[in-house]
Formats: sequence, structure tokens, C-alpha cells
Amino acid sequence: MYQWQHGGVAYAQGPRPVPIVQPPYGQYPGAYPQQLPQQPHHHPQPQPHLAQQQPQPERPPRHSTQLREISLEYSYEELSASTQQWHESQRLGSGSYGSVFKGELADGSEVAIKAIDLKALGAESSGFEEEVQMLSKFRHPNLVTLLGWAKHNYKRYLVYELLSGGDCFQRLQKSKKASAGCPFFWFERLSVCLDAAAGLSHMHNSKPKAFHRDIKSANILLDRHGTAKMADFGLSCSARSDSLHVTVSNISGTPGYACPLYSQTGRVTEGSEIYSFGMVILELLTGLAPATADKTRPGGIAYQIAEAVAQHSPGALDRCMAHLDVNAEWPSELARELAELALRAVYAKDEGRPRFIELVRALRKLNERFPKPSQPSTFHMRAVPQVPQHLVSPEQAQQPQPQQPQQPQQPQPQQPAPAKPQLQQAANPPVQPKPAAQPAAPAPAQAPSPPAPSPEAVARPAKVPSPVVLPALARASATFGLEFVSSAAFAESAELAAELRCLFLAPPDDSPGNFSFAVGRSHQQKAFEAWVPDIEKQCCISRTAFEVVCDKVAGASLTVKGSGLVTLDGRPAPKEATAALRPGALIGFGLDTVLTLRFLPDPSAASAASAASAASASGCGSPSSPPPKRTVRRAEEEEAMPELDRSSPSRRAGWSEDVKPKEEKEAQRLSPSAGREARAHRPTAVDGGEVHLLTLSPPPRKVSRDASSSPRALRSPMSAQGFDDRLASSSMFRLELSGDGVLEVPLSRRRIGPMCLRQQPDCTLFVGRKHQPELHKQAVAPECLRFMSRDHFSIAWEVGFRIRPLTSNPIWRLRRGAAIELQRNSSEDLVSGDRIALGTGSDNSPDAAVQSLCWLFTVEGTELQADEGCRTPPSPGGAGPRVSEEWAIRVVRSAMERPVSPESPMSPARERLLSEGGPKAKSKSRSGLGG
Ligand SMILES: Nc1ncnc2c1ncn2[C@@H]1O[C@H](COP(=O)(O)OP(=O)(O)OP(=O)(O)O)[C@@H](O)[C@H]1O
Repeated sequence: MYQWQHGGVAYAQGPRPVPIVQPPYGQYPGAYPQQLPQQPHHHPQPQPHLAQQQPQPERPPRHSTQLREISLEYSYEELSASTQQWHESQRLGSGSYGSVFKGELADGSEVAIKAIDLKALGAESSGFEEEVQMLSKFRHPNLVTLLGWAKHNYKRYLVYELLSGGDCFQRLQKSKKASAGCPFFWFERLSVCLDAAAGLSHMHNSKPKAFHRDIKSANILLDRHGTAKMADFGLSCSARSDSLHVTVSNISGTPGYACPLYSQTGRVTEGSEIYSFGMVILELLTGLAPATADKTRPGGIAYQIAEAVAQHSPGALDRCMAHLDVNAEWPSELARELAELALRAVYAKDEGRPRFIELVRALRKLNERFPKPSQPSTFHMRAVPQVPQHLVSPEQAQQPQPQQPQQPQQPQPQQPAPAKPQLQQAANPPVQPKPAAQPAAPAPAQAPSPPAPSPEAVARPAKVPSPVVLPALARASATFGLEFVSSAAFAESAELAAELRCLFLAPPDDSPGNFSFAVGRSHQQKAFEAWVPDIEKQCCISRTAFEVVCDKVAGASLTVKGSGLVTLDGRPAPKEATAALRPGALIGFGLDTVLTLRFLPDPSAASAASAASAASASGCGSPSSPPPKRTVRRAEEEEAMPELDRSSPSRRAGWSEDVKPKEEKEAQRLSPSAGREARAHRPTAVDGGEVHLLTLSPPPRKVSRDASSSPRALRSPMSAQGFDDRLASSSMFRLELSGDGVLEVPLSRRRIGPMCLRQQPDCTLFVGRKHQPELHKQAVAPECLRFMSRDHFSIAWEVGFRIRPLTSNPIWRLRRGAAIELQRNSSEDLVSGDRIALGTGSDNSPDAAVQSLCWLFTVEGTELQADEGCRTPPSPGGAGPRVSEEWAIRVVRSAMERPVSPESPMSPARERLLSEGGPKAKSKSRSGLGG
């Protein structure tokens, strides 16, 4: 076992993924033998440490003249001076060749210098010449630029442009640690895929064809703007003339990424490179490592992707979707398409894999279709000085301070600690994480002066202050607070430890007027984990769920950032929508409201209440004292909150007089009853009659009357005009689950909505076990639940409602008795009264499926008017579409007895019968009844 360092970051104990050496390993996946070499070495022979024990015969360096002709030769002295004599502080990282140092050349340009020891590696296997030759041949924005080289005795140096964003592998690792404050979002990962594919495509489409041979995330470097470039060409080689492959004798690469066919035969093809690239895409999608140290077997290697995704077995796509890296916040549709592409790339047979040019085109299209969100996430906003972010959870202050995201590789000069509010320091000095111990550095000839801050660093905005903790005494100085109200695990705050009852948020002393706080699982990780211990339920809360912007003039507002549903006073707030935050506003998370917090502009009140309730909970309260408000009179307090705030000017600390009327108006609009309602129906916060969108951008769109998708074209059972009008005016719909597989629970527990999508073009409702875990658990019989996908389908508004299946399980849409099977990833229109029948494994026909499990889609205000005598009987689980079998058979028979011409529109009641009638109705409908 050994500690593996990569780019200055120490990773799991155990062997680093090692290059492949002959003889080729057996069958993939998971077939690499346990006796993999333990020492990282890039080139098969000789191994570095062995070479040191048995020195190679001295040979003069070769090919200098030839290299001089193709690339610039630097003097050793210049490189040495640029790196402060190879000072440890300049080391960017180490690979199998040696180390890479950051240097500043005499002209001020920053470079990365790779030092290669030929004595240790051998001239033939160092890859030095290959790299110079290959990189000198190519000039491409997505291939690292080699500026030149140098030699000194048995040392060789490669001088590259400096890519200060670090490598992708490191970036992924850091994104997993919430404390590192370095998220790696889906749009960044997608852009990395496109960039890297473009660089590789350039190599493969050149003449002669060039092969990288070591494609992996660690060899994709990022510049400071996030552009990805392929690096490390030590193993690269070119084909002869027009040949499409090269057969090599030294089969090298990295396990987990290397194509199994290549590792068996030594035959390098574009397909083998595509395979490695496909593994990189899977790695970026899932955050899993293609190969990593196996913690359970000393010296063993775990193939996480092969184990989790089993890319060569049926169902790989669903498994990949189930293992998506939540840190990336992948949009489901994009992730699915990207996963499909990746799985094609790692297809077992070379011929079935796409070529790089295809990959580039497909990735470019995805980049266009899924552009980077217009409003930068909090992570990016942190680079803007006026938007500091403070996390004031006591636990998180114990964690290491976040690093600057754009400069993960660069050794930073010691920065003065950010100023903290004096009161906080006095009362409870925050724990400062100790600086990581530097590895012992060879003593430099002269004590080096600390590296001067780069021009880039000087130009960079002031470092954002780190999260601080507000100790108990300082809480009164906090500007805002988020108070715990209830969660799926805790009915009230008194059940929680006192310090978890309210998050206090405060700007630093030196902050300008406005500031913002990001709220979500990555920012207040410990608090969210404590509030919602169930991991499945935590998935409903985005890592960056929303951002609170505190503007001293305009007041506080909330902007939804994540894809997890956020409700404000029981009303769904679409992504990127901004709403004013009234004092006491209730903020809910997830469709099933797994958590409710209350926004407090002046947390001192909450502090007092928390203290009182803590005292009560711990039995310290005076026996004669009145019961603490928080535990006993929560409902009254919620209602009184806006009133209290209006009546008490002191509670308006930091709020401009100018905004009072607006704020009061807002408080009135979001009436106390809204909060009450949200709490009363905790399992479905969007439940309730009056749900509408908050302040929206862009403004509501007019409904298009496009003939193909207009409600009229869909042959609505309502009078055409009436339907259109209603649809145009209604933006609400609901989904109700029914069928034999549904447990007898009240309607509110098997219903999603009413909710609104229409005014937000990119707002999508996702349905599946992952998205409504509570509803599925409560409403679906366990035997059905077993077969249900985590991602079932999505509903979005695009002129009309559209449904898009996301699962490989069969799904049917039933309309007026006619069933169509929906194809995964292709969308179909959805109109009020449609049923979405879910195949649950055994029920692989629409007839059986609708009987066992289906969603009824209803647009508010367009409910079908059933004929007299044919009304749906009350469902055993409450009002709703569920019908008893006996009733269904009866009404289906009566419906069948009435002749209906296919041309003439059916009566709504008949449609309803057929769509609810079960197997017999369906078989009849296909034989002509349903048209
Ligand atoms: N041009 C560059 N700019 C900035 N950092 C770089 C540059 N080239 C390499 N590095 C960093 O230096 C470190 C070592 O890189 P190197 O290519 O030697 O090893 P590796 O690719 O990580 O491992 P191996 O060579 O064993 O596959 C990596 O962390 C990489 O991110």
C-alpha cells in the first residue's frame, strides 16, 4: 500500500492505476489480474527504481540536432532560474516520468516544465522524443502547446504552456469534497468532453494518423478559462502513411481506460482511443473511477465503472443514469444522451464504436442544446468581490477552507487570513485548518524568496472571505437566518440539537452593501444531512438549491439554482426564478417537502426561541416558565411572523425604508394561510388549489396555436374553443397515481401537483422514484416499486405539454382507449385526461399496465365531464381515478354496446370509460373502438 499523490493531492491509499505492461491482460471487464505491477511507471521497461539500482550504460543524448530543428531549445540555466532552482513550492505535480514545475521565464511568461530523468527511465522509454516530435507537429487549441525543450546531463525538460486549471481527474476528486468548494458542474464537464474530443479528432484526422495511447482524465488539462487540452504525449505514436492502425510491442496505457482489444493485441486504432475516451465520459458522468485502489484488497484494483455500469451488459444505460454524479447536477436528458454516446464508444467491438469526428459533432450539438446556464452558479459568482458567500454552520467552520476554484494547481503565496467580524473572533475564534505539511524539499542553493504573485493573481479579484461561524453570543449580529421548521425526519425543531435549529448568515465586516449566500447540500452539508438523514430524500435537495441575495436597498430575494424543487410559502419556484423573501417565509425542498426552513431577517428572535426550546428540551427551563414558543406555538408564530415584522421596526435590520411597502405588499400577497397550507399538507407542498408562479423571467409566453400541436388538433373532448381558452388560461396540471399497485392512501399522497410548467420553457417535471421518493414509498405497493425506475419520465411545456420517457421499462400513453408505447427519449404530446401506464416488469402490455399502475394527467380546469351514470366511483384510496374491477367491467360492457363511428368524436364519458376500463376495454379499443 502506498499513498498516491496526484497533482499535489493525496488520494486513496493503494496502488495508483498503473500502465499496462505485457503480457496483455485477460478479458475485460474486471479481468486485469491482481498481480498488476505496483509501481507507477509509464513505460514498460525498465522500471524506474530498478533502473536506479542497475545503472544503464552511459550513452550520449541522441537526436539533439533533429529536435533543435523542430522545436526551441531552452537553456537549463533559464529553466532553473524560472523555477527558483526547482523549488518545491513550484512543483505542480508528479507523474511517472518525474515532476512538473511551474516556471516564469525571463520574458514573464508562465510555463509548466516537465523534468525527465533519462537515467531512471532510459532514453528509449522516457517518451521525451516522442512528445517533442508529436507536439511539434500539431498546433490545436485543444492540444497542449509545447514551447520547447532543454537538456542537462541525463535530465530532459519539456516546456509547455501553463494550464493553471489543473487536470480533470483532480478536478473530479475535488468536486466530491464539499469542503473544497470546487464544484465541477455538468456544463463544465460537457465542455471538457467536447474540447478533448476536438483535440483528439485533430490528431486522428491528420495524415499520417496519430494516436495518443494514454487517454484518461488525468491527461486532460484545463486552462484558466476552463478550456480543456489533451496533454502527456509520451506514449503517442503515428501510423505509417495511410494506415489506420499501429501495432506496438510495448502495450502501455492505464488500466480501466485502455481498450481490452488493444491490451490483448497491441493494435492501436482510432476505436481503441475512442474506447478510452468513452471511459472518460463515463467517469465524468458518474464521478466513478475507471480504475482505482481497491480498499478491500491490499494492492488490488477496483474497476468502479465496470462494476457499477457493467457497460457491456444490457441495461447499462439505466445503470449509468442511476449512478450519475449528483455533484454535477446533470440535466437528466443531457446525461442520458451523453451516456448513450459513451456506451457506444466503449462498445465491445471496434467497428461498433463511433469515430472522433462523430463524437465531436454529437458533443457540439449537445453543447448547443444544453448551453451553460445564463446566470452563473454561486460557485462562479464567488469570483466576484461583491458576492461573498458565508456559511455559518458551526460544523462546517471546522472544515478546511475552500480554495480558489480556478487555480487548483498553482501553489498560492500565503494570503492573509480573511477579515472576520470582530465579535465572532472575540467570542469563538474559528478553528484554522493547519496548512498541509510540505514534503521535504531538497535544500535550494539559496533560500528562495516567496514566489511573486503572478500578474494573473494580481488581477484576480480580492479573495472571498471564508465561511465563518457565528458563536452563540454573536448571533444577534447575524443579518439573516434560516430556521429549521420541519423535515421528513423531524416534525419540529425541538427534536434537533440546539445548534441545528437555525443557520445564521452574516456578511463580513468589510463587505459592501449587498451580498449573497448559497444554500444547499454542498454549502451547509452537515446541517442538511442532519435535517434530512435519509440519503434518498437528500437527493430532493440540490447541492446549490437557491441563493439568497441580500440587497440593503431592494430587500432580500431568493433565486432557485438547483433542479430540486424549491417552494416558497407552498408555491413552487421554478429554476432561475427570483422571488422576494418576506420575513418568516417558508422555504420547502422537494415535491414531498422533505424539509421546510423559515427565512428570518433578524435571527436574534430565533436565537432566543431556540435557546428557550433548547432549555426546555434539556429540562433546564424553569418549571414555572411558560412553554417555549417554538415548540408549542409554532403555527401561531408562523402566522404572526409577518405581523411581528411589520409591527417591530427593529426586526427590519438592514432593510431600507424604501422597500417596506413592497415588502409589506409581498407579505400580504404571501398570506399566512399559504404557510399554514404548506405545512398542513407536508407530503405535497405543491398541493392545494391556488398555486402559481412567482416573479418570473422571462414573462409568460402566449400559447402558440400551431395546428399540429394545438389542443384542437388533439381532438379535445371539450368544446374546442372552451378547451383552448381554458388551456390558455390554465398553467396548472396534476398527476394522480392509480391502479392495483397503488396502496390505499389519501389522494394527496399519490398526487403530484397541481403545478405549473407552462410559463417556464426549460422547466421540466421529472417523475420517478428518485424524484418523488416519499410519494412512491407511501403510495406504491412494494412489489411494484421494485420494478419502478428511478427516472421514469419527464413532462415539459413546449407549446403544449410533452412527455418524454427516461426509462427502458415500457411506458404507454393511453388516450381515448388507444395506447401508444412511448419511446425512450422521444417526446409525445400530453393532453388532459391522458393516462401514462407504467410497465412494471410483469405487466408488459398496456392493458395490464394501466390496470396495475398508471398516472392520470389532468390540466386544471379541463377535467373531463363524465356522462351521468358513468362517474368514476370513489377510489378506495380516496377521490380519484382508481376504479374497482367490477365497476370497470360493467362500464366497459355498456360502452361497447354503443356503436361509435371512428370519425365522430366520442363522448367524454366514453373516452373516460375506455381509458379506465382495464384490459378488456383496451383490447376492444385496438379492434376499432378507440379509432
Ligand atoms: N502544462 C501543464 N500545466 C499545468 N500543469 C501541468 C501541465 N502538465 C502537467 N501538469 C500537471 O503536472 C502533474 C504531473 O503531470 P504528468 O503528465 O507528469 O503526470 P500524469 O499525467 O499525472 O501521470 P502519468 O504521466 O504517470 O500518466 C499533473 O498533476 C498535471 O496536472
